[in-house]
Amino acid sequence: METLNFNNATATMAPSPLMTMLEVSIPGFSLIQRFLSDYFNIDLSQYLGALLLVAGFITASNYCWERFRGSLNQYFTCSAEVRYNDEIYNYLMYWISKEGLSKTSSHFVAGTQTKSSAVYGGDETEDEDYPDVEDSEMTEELALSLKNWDRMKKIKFTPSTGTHNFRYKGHWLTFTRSQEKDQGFYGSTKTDEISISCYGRNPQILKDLLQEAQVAYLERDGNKTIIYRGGRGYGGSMDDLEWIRCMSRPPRNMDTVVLDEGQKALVLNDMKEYLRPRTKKWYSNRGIPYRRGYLLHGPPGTGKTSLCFALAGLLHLPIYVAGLNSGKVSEEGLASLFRDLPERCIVLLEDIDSAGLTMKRKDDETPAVEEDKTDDNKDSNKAAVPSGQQGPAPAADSNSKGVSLSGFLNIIDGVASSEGRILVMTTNHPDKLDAALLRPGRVDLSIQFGYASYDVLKGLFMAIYSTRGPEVAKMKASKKSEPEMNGNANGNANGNANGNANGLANGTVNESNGVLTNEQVVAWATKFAELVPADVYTPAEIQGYLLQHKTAPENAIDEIGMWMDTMKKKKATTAALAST
Ligand SMILES: Nc1ncnc2c1ncn2[C@@H]1O[C@H](COP(=O)(O)OP(=O)(O)OP(=O)(O)O)[C@@H](O)[C@H]1O
Repeated sequence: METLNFNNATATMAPSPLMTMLEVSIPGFSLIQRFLSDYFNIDLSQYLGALLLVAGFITASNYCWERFRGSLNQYFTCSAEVRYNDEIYNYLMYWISKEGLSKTSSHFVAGTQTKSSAVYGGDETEDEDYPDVEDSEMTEELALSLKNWDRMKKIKFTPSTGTHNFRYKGHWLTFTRSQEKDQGFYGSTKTDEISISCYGRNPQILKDLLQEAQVAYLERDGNKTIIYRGGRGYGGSMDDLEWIRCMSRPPRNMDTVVLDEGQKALVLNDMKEYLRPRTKKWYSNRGIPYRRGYLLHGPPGTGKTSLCFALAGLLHLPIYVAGLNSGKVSEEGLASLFRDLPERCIVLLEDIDSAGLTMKRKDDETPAVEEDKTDDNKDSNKAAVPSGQQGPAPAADSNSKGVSLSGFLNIIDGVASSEGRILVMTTNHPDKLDAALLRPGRVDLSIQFGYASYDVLKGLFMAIYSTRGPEVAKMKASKKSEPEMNGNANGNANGNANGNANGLANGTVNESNGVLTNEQVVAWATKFAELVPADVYTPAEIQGYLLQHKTAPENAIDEIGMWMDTMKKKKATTAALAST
């Protein structure tokens, strides 16, 4: 009797259409089939029906489960989505990393920043983590360890892409992180999307969590001055700019900005009055737009930016810096920045004269402001006026970079412009600005900054040495090689009289190897101010000189003559170079 060789038979038999289909759709199916048949004598084709049934059952169950889960999520859970380009993203990620949700999850993202770095790049490190080396000598080892410290940022852990469950105030919450593709101006980019959800129909627990995250984040800032800069968002264009938090700084003490006291009080009181809650109502009752503008003008290094920072610190206002000078900012971009301003803030526009706003408006009949012909400003002027066009760029042509004067005026006080903000513009050349920009309503108060007067010279000396009394003492004490004080009799007498432990506490230096009191500082500040001619040097120049002698105020007095000679020569050389 002839026996049929099954293997040969299957090898020669034509495959069924179903088998062919399986071969095509499952890569390696024929290999698996051959393997099972050769080694286990299992003919897969006999089980195809059962296999298909199982596969169908699994697919159907998956589908039903997904539908069920979808309905469950829709009807029995609440969720909050957080967009990557919103500051709440930072709040939540900061809270999540702090609360240690990542400790319990086995999949996490490790990074030095909790935020989306492409959006909120360059934020500050946390000061409290810095080693306590304040009083150490700057040795080579310390320099090396500080370098390593600066580079070794604290690693933060946040949950990776996927779903993570955690408990919050007795509720089970789910944290979901996903990567979405975003079609931006410069091609597609991946963006981070996060959401939190809870079981039940009441979303209150999610709101509580988000609020707690916000408070935790803001508490981290304390009374620091937060600085934002205008920039292109994630994949955004120059026509769609957004505010990007770039740093937070300890507030600058108002006393450290040495200015005419009357001027300082004028601007401070004006801002305080403007920010009073009832002022807003007062403006609105009279139909006056609730905005205030300041122009700080004067030579470079006279304290314009410093005053702005000190005011922001004192009044607890964030600073929004929009750089107009690059010539790349379009009117649309600037308008989108101004639309996004919070109600109480300072908008700082530095060196407004070199921002391409020096052109006269086409239909403006005010005397033409002399066009800026300096090399520095040629480019920015070009940016503001497209070639072949005499007036400012029409607002509609947002592709031409730069901001025209009329466009700028519309942005700062047009009908659609935001209210509540304080606009501070600084310039070294107020004479180059168009009168339209300076009219009341746009600039309500002008503060002039000048070269250091007698009082300012004295104030700068005091600012450097009085408040730093204890610091000078510490530094001197640790520097035995420091030359002896050549203080006068008054200084010694005062110093010796204050020679007790309280001396250090109340800001007076008390040392056995050198004596310096507040009275001494005043006496020396007076001497210093008498030696230096008034209205010749900028406060920045004086500060730079005093910093060369920060541990030896007496040397600052002794060597001032030499410094002035050097400055004279330097200025003469610069002037000669400029004239050639
Ligand atoms: N009036 C001042 N009181 C105290 N410090 C000052 C004063 N003016 C300048 N300085 C010091 O000089 C440096 C430069 O000051 P600042 O940036 O405020 O000058 P500016 O007028 O804004 O200059 P620019 O016009 O170049 O922007 C800072 O370190 C600041 O501390």
